[in-house]
Amino acid sequence: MQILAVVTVLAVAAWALWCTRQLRRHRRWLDGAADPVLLVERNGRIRFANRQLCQLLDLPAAQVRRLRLEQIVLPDSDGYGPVWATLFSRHSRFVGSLGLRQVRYRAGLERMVIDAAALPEDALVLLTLRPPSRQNTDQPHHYLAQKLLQTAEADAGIGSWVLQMASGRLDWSREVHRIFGTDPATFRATESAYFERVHPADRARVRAELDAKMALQQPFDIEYRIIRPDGDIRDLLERNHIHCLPDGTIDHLWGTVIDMTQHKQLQRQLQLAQLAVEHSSEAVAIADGDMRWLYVNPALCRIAGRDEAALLAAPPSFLLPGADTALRGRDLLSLLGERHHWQGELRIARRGSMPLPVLASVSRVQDTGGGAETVWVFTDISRIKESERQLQSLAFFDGLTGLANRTLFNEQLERALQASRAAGTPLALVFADLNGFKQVNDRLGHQAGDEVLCRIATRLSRAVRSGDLVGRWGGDEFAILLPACGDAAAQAALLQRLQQAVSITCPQPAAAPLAVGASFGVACFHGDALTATALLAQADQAMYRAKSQGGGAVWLHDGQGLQPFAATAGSEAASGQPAAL
Ligand SMILES: Nc1nc2c(ncn2[C@@H]2O[C@H](COP(=O)(O)OP(=O)(O)OP(=O)(O)O)[C@@H](O)[C@H]2O)c(=O)[nH]1
Repeated sequence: MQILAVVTVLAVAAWALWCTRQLRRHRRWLDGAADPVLLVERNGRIRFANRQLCQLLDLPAAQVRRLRLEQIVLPDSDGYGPVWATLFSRHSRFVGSLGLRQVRYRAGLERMVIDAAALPEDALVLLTLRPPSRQNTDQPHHYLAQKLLQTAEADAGIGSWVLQMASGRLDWSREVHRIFGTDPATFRATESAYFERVHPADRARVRAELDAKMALQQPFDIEYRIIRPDGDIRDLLERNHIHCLPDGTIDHLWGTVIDMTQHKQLQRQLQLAQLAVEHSSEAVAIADGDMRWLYVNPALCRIAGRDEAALLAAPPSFLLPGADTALRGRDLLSLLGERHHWQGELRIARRGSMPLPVLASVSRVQDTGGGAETVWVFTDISRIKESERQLQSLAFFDGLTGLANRTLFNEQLERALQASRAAGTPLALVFADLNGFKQVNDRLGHQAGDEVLCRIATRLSRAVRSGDLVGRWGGDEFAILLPACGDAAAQAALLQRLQQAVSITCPQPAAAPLAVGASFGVACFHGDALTATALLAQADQAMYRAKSQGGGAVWLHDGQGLQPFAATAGSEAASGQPAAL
């Protein structure tokens, strides 16, 4: 028995010695720590307080050791109880943060973050108290940090908050109060007060989202609206972080909140603007400073007959010069370097069809990054162009034969006379009046007469050289302008070709074919003072003289008088001396 008692005493002494050594080892290390540290037995008895903790409490180490943990870390009004014993005994190996706790120290009470680590071999718990976050003039660096945080929050428009799950206590930063429109001096933030401010239409969703996402214990974002006391509705984005105790229960939520109202309004405006551009019937494109396409809308894809990707990769050369501008897309860039806007006609090259005429409006804009972009709006003017073409055709061309009408012919004659005068080259004007045409109408009908007029028009156009002009003067009369009429042989050959062109026959049932020919009158301009009107009158006189001679005669007015033209010598009813132009 005695031996047993001695062995037991020795064992206890050895264990006590081992513990003391361990403690001494810890003590040296813990005194060197920057933060206040406690070594606590699992029943809450304090075994060791480091130098920083003694300074914080302003008590000698021996006196601190006589305290119990709950005398330093208080059960506070939020309902934290002295749960240490329970917590420590349940989790023999936990390491983690116990969150914010009320700590009594020499100047009063302070909330501090407490980290805990169980030391299983000693059955001790190591508690580290991290500095308070509230303004404390005794600790100027904390005060400064707090000030800095407030300034940063105000500058960024981001508020921060902490929600204690057990008590429902909610701490809002000044910026959160500003966002919610509440007065920090009078408004006491609680979970329920917060929910009262959430827009009723969003409340149930926010509650459900919070519950669902908190269960995942991952940071999460949530968007909702609030109604401020002045009735103003704001859009908020809230970022949530979850802090769990070592046993897995959620201790507190903390996070940030930002007023997104302005951002959302801007976003909505942008969406509307985008919708307008996307659904616009006008083709819209944006190019960078190097004329690379950054954006093309569906209308442009449609009219260009290419998809978006192909258009974005397309070189600016798919913009061709328009009818009234020699500029290509790229040329416009240098033009826009001098001014901010340009408007004019271009054509858009299209795959598999003719280029599309467009009215292009280009504006140079400065983006927020300092880069210069060009915004292009293209309006399809193909219908306008077609109408213009038709109007022009009606105004200048004969509707039946497609030849130049009298207006265009006169215009061209004036130009040709000017050129001829300037170059000192002769010019000839020929009038042709059909013979035997009336009987085509009378015998075969008006439509057959039309066909004859068209056939002769085509044949005359083929008979002349490029640069010559055939016009329909009216009824069955044609006018031919020969700006460079060449030598006598060339003139004779040309007149012969004209005679052949007008000589056609029209078969008729049970009767001999009807023959159509023409009488020709020719006038010549030799760079003299002769006007277009005078030249026309001379050709007319010559033509009437030829007509009066009958058959297919060709008469010339040489400026002095009338005489038969040389090429007709020996042909139909020529009389008098043949002459050249
Ligand atoms: N089918 C058709 N006939 C036309 C058109 N314009 C004029 N005419 C007809 O052309 C004929 C011209 O008459 P004329 O000059 O006497 O015809 P012609 O038979 O060649 O007689 P001469 O000139 O006297 O040799 C008239 O019958 C007009 O009605 C037209 O656009 N189409």
